Amino acid sequence: MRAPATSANLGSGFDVFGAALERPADIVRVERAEETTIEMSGAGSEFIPEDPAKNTAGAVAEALDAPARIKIDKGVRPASGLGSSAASAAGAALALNELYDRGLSRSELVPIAAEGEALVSGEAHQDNVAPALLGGFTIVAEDGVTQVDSSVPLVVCLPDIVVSTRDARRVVPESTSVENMVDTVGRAATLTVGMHREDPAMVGRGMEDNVVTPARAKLIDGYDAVREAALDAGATGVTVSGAGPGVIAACYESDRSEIAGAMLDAFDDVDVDSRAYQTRIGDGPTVYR
Ligand SMILES: Nc1ncnc2c1ncn2[C@@H]1O[C@H](COP(=O)(O)OP(=O)(O)OP(=O)(O)O)[C@@H](O)[C@H]1O
Ligand SMILES: N[C@@H](CCO)C(=O)O
Repeated sequence: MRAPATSANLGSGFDVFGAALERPADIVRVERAEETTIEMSGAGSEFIPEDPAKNTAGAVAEALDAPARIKIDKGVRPASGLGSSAASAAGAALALNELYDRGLSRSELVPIAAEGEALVSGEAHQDNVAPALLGGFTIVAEDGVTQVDSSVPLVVCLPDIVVSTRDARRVVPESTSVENMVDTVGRAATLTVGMHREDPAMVGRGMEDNVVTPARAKLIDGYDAVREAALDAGATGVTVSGAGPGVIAACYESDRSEIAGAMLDAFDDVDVDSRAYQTRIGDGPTVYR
């Protein structure tokens, strides 16, 4: 099972919007077992507990009552803002659903995969697991999840800084002005139509946000300079990916490589190592048998 990285929020859609990324991804393998065991390898795996009670894939095995030997090769570093915890949870949910013939649809697996998010961040938010399972652009609302296929080009730059979702949720303001609310609704609507039309300019305009992103940007050394550099290189919009520290830019494909270079250089200027993924909005998990 290949389960994609995802980017939640996209600026104006805090806890609502999410997008599957074409790359990077986790590889999740499962075999039936008497009790669940987990083996981790790959990017940042040394920081991820193999105890099933502390691993998002273990929480999913428990929720599905599907004990298994689970092996996860991380393509998505933890505490990245790229839905690392969600990729393993979504991959495990789909793989275990097949292994045990549970017959649940990908949509029905979204709340089950969110049990893994509850384990690591304290809240079962679905804005990473929904796109990780369904692919494309997703809107998580009280009454369900809406999915739209899209393939807007993106650059995601991941600095060598750790920001945990739990910590980044603490800095979110508890209230805001009506002015900010009106601005956010306008941008969220623009972004949604932009995804449907696959219009990078509209998606970029909709990625701004005056409420959550400014508070979180302070946790990321060099954020303002990286954002400016990406915009100067042609990005149509830039924001914090998920809870950070990843920074995501929407763009036209022809500008992607220059934007990636500009973001890497800007982090380098403040002595922060980083890596850039030239990617796009992609599909959900791929199942290998
Ligand atoms: N299978 C797993 N994969 C990744 N992280 C895991 C896993 N199981 C438990 N964790 C823990 O979850 C935390 C990482 O999750 P967190 O939500 O902070 O980051 P993220 O998923 O990369 O970010 P975001 O949700 O903002 O996109 C780490 O503390 C890590 O040890
Ligand atoms: N919406 C969540 C996503 C992070 O997992 C947040 O920004 O806290």
